[in-house]
Amino acid sequence: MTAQILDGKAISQELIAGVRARVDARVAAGKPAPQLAVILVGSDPASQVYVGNKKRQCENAGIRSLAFDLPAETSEQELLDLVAKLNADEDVDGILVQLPLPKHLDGDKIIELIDPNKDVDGFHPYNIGRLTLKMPLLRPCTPRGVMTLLEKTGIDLVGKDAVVIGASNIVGRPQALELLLARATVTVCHSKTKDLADKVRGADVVVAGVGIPNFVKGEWIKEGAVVIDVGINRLESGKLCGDVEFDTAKERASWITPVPGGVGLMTVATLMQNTIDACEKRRG
Ligand SMILES: Nc1nc2c(c(=O)[nH]1)N[C@@H](CN(C=O)c1ccc(C(=O)N[C@@H](CCC(=O)O)C(=O)O)cc1)CN2
Ligand SMILES: [Mg+2]
Repeated sequence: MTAQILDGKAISQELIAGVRARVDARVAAGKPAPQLAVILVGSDPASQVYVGNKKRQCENAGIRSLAFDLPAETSEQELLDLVAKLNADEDVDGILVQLPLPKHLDGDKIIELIDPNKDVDGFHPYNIGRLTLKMPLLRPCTPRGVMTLLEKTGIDLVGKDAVVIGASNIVGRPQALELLLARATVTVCHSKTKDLADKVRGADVVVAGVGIPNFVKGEWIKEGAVVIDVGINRLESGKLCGDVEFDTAKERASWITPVPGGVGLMTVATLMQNTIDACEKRRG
């Protein structure tokens, strides 16, 4: 079997057009366009690319973006003060702090200060708790974007065996909760998992987010499985590649995401969805 490509570029553009229509309808009704505050601390090159993509898609979606590009030496108190100010600002609908932060800053403490109703990354313990309790409010962008991709395959996830590789707070853990909410049977694998290859061999759906190039071998993929590659690894050549051995996996999978052009673009488009969702919920 040769896999069909789950085209993150086309699907993310569809999502952004949907957000744009909602924003235009608000503005036509005399309401303000949503406003997203984007905080970047330091000059990590990958983060600069991702934040640049977020600002560009805000423009395409009609969302106003407020950029806070802060020096790497920013103190924790300065960052906490900025978040508190944005929480109190009625005109701000969404607040995101780009991760990773420089080492001297406690990301958990900063995320916990964000008003959960403005937490468009869905990282606040309140939002993760709600997802855990099957009552999601704002859902983490990458896992929600993956669920949108899975919906596009038309495959019913109920009772399917899903393997999530990686247990990070941004991807693996919330991804497992999302798949559980869709009533898949979920196995979460991590660095201490034994017999990973066998677990992947049994999976109808594989979501890989470990950050190791070509970590998941194509020969492990079950014939007809759906393969979602969340990894974005930059090789010495400057080329990007995922966590899955794409060329061999695509000969076995029914659907597969490319890197680049897959999940990364969905993360940004889903952020736009979360921002209009947050705006509509808070302001009507
Ligand atoms: N506050 C957050 N920080 C981080 C998140 C997040 O959701 N919120 N996720 C990742 C990075 N990420 C989002 O910020 C992200 C990753 C990838 C892309 C993207 O556009 N990928 C492109 C390739 C871009 C490139 O050339 O490098 C693709 O896959 O085609 C956007 C956002 C960690 N931090
Ligand atoms: Mg991608």
